[in-house]
Amino acid sequence: MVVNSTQQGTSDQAVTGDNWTGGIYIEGKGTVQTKMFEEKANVCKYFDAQSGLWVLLPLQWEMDIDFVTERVKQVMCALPGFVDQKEITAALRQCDYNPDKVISVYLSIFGDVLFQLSESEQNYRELNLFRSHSEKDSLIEDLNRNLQMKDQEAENQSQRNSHLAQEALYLSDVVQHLKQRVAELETEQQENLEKITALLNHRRGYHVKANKGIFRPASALNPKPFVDLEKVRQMSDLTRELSRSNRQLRSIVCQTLSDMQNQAEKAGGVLEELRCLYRKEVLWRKALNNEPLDLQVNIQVFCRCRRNSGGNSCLYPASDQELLVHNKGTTKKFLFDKVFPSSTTQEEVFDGALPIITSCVFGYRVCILAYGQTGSGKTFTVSGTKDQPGLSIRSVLELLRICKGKENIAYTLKISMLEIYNDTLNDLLSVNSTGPLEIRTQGKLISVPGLTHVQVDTEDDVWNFMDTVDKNRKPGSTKMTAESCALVSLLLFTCDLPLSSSRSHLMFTATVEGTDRVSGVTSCGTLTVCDLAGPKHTSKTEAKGQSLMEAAAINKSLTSLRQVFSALKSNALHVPFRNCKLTHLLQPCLSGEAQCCVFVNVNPDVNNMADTLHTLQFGSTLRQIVLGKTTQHMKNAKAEK
Ligand SMILES: Nc1ncnc2c1ncn2[C@@H]1O[C@H](COP(=O)(O)OP(=O)(O)OP(=O)(O)O)[C@@H](O)[C@H]1O
Repeated sequence: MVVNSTQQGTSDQAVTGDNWTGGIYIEGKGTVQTKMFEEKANVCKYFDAQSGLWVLLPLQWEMDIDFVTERVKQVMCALPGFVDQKEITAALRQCDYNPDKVISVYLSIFGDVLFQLSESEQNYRELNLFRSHSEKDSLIEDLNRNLQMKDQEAENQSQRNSHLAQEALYLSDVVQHLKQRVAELETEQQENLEKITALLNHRRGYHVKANKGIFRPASALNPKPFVDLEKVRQMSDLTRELSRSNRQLRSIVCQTLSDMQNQAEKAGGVLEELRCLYRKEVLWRKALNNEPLDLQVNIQVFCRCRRNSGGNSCLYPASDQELLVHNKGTTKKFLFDKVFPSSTTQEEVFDGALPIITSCVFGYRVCILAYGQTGSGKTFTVSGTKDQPGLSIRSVLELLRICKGKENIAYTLKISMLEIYNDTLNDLLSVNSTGPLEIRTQGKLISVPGLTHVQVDTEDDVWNFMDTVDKNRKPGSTKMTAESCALVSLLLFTCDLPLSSSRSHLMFTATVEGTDRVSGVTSCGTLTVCDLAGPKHTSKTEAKGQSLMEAAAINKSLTSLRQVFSALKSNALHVPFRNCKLTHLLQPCLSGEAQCCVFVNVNPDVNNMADTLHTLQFGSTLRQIVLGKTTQHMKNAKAEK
């Protein structure tokens, strides 16, 4: 590459405006003219003769320009430990081609470590780890600060609540007192009315006697009744006044009490929200601290007991990790990484899997499988219902929240969703489906060309895509479910009917790609959640024709999956991943580098005892499988060179 400049800024000054032009030789294009433009910041472009436009110079080309290399050398001279020229070039772009600015930015991020490392010791990966750890430290600090603030808010709120409670107590005393007073006044009023009646009677009697000539005219003989009447009138007015003000007082007290009740309810809601946020922060912090770094990992197996639909239960969770099965006077014990009893909520299940789910943000590949008999709650665990969403929807919403919360890294979150029906792949997010898809294998890379990956930016996006899934899923059911529902439950909206049975496996994938805004280092993690169809007893369902084919395809793929697990357990040289589409697609999740978690779903009803024992037996042996070293999937400047 040959570079010549007609006018070039010196390395000890920042570039200003359109004061630099030059030329560069590019294979296939010949010599192209380059020029620095003053936009928001200085941008290096070259003149593309074909389009007649000034086009942004790729980073790789830019590194060969004298103007840039001089500045790169200047940065390397000042920071001997910082030798990645591509990263320095990228940083110069960010800092307006001002080497001093780059030096001060890097010193503020890494401190003296850049002076301490000699050129030979420089290790790009270490640098990244150091950076990622410092970021995490600062994130943890932020989270700690957040937690403290939330603690403080919760403290304030509870103080406010106790004040409100005291005030309510005081006001109820006042109301009590006022009620007594009203009762006294009512008695007084009654007495006064009686007095009035007596006086009126007395007066009437006096006039009657006077008319009969027994007495002389009242005015001459006894003026007292008139004086008493006046007093009575005044008292009556007073009583009326008092009862009116009592009524007003009573309504004011009632209003105040109901206001206070509303406030207390609101305060309760806020407190609940704070508690929820607090719990999320704690879990997220835990996930950060537990971030797996190149570890040998076993498959984690969680056992979830379904809510019992009425029959006798044979399952007894003995502890967090132990499940007892009572069968005809005998008891069998099964061990898992976690046992979720029937009473567990969807949120608690999600919290249990959260550390695994969040590792995809750091570039790890993670996979969750739901395995169990028909009707044991796999779809409920993975997809849930509209009111009680399951793992997949909660995961996307949580990943969205985490991605939006990181300022130094630009994240994109994409989801895809496919159905494996009769050993064919159907794209569930495609608007205009073009028929079944195929799997392509290139070395270790397994992909499905043509599969729709949609970017998710908001919560609304998530719900909209779920509607598309809803429309694309194949309808129908086996005989066991004929009366239950026409549309089999989808990613989210399972029909709330007990006998709905899946006729296909569902595979949901979230891809999280993050690019460090300064270094340009990119991480790419994936979360795969698979809702496996339950094994079908073809004799029990009396399936025929199409249903029989579907049942056979499901049973065959589940047998292949069991064979894969069995080969992994015995460390066999050959693992038969390619026996069916399901295992072929799961190969990247089960062949090392990834973390895998299997949810073993069981129905506690004694009538399902045989199936339940079979599932538990199979699930508990999966814990012994070691998948290998988990690996972060990072692309860096060095690797691209
Ligand atoms: N923990 C639970 N709480 C409440 N309802 C549940 C629970 N687990 C399962 N259900 C209900 O039981 C029924 C069957 O569950 P689900 O469809 O999830 O089973 P499944 O294992 O996916 O079955 P299949 O293999 O046939 O697809 C559904 O109506 C679901 O809503």
